[in-house]
Amino acid sequence: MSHRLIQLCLALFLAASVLFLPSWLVSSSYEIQWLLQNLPWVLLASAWIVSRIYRLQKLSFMVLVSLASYGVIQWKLQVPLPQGNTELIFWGLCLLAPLLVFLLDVLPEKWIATGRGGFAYALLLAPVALFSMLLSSSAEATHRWLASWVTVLGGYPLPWVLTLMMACYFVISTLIQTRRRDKGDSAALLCLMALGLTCYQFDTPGVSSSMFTILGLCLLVLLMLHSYRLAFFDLLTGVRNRRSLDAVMQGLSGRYQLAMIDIDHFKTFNDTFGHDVGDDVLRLVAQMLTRVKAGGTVYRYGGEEFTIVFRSRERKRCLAALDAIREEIAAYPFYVRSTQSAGVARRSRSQAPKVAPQTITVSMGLAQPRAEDANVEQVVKRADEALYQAKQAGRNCIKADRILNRRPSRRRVAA
Ligand SMILES: Nc1nc2c(ncn2[C@@H]2O[C@H](COP(=O)(O)OP(=O)(O)OP(=O)(O)O)[C@@H](O)[C@H]2O)c(=O)[nH]1
Repeated sequence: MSHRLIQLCLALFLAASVLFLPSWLVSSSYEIQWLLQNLPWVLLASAWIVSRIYRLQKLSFMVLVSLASYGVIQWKLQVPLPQGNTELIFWGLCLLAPLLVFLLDVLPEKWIATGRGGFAYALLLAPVALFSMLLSSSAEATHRWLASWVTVLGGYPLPWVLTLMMACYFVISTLIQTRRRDKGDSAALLCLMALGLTCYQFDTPGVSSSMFTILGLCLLVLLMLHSYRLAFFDLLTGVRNRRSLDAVMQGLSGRYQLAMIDIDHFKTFNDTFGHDVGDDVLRLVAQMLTRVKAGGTVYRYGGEEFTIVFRSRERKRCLAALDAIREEIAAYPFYVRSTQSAGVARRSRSQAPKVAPQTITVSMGLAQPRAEDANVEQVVKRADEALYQAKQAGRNCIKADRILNRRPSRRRVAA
């Protein structure tokens, strides 16, 4: 199941739970009500601690906004809205909390991560402090000004204000992320949904405990997905890593083919254009390899070497799939900006003139298990030997190990 699909399921689960969880909560026993009222603290605090451990600054601040919002709802908004400042606080929460989540979402992570998060604290605390100052101000004029805002906002039905606001946030953050070529994360969407649904259904008893409990659970699931990616995927190329390959190899038996792939003269790329260009080449090759047919799965074996595992015994099909991808890589014109060349002064990439397109080629070695193989490592060794032959044969080609039709004799095995 892809990560995007899991994130979509979490968003749908959060949205759907507003329909059944609050009513179930109200009709359940006192103990369950007490548990669900306190669960958001535990879940959101856990999400905050884990996001700090992983240094996910944006997420940790979004969790803080959610925690603070839940605190405001529990401590300040458990009385009828027309009483005292309650309506003002309610509108402050409805407008400020989603705005803060939106700002955290669209600002670059490094702005938030630098200065030990001082910027983010200022960003979060300034509007909240200003709003609290205005609320606690004894000046008659301030109160009248705030009250006039409530009258203006109260004149519009809350669902419309919230829907409009959320739609604006969603469109702007999607546009910004598309411009930055950043896939974004669903944490902001989940926080916005939980805050929006809570404000939207505010007069439904139990809505805040239900929404913030589900939000805490969803954020913890997102963090688990993140740790899974860290453990099993290569950060540079985005394909599965060696740990993932080792785990798969333990379960491999019988019908499979294993290919080792190595980029030709990769050191020359690094030496001529610099390490950054080398990294770009690795990313490009990895992404092109993922298009391999015949059901192959790509892993970064290490350095500039990749492995593809085919769960198939049909050698011809695997060879054809590998050859197609080898040709595709060789035909792809790789443009290097001159600023990326070693020793050239740094300019912005867009301003830099292009140098002639470079050709990248790969060599491949394919092997399949034999009856006498004691373990998968022997198949890897033969694929490596075949790869070595491909290098010897002038690179940019595929070599495969010999297929032995002979089965080991029972007598020899018994001996
Ligand atoms: N940019 C970059 N370079 C890496 C990375 N990992 C390994 N390398 C470099 O990959 C190069 C591997 O070079 P060699 O093993 O000599 O092989 P080659 O130049 O590809 O030559 P042939 O394999 O014989 O065609 C070394 O220069 C390593 O520093 C990485 O993650 N990024």
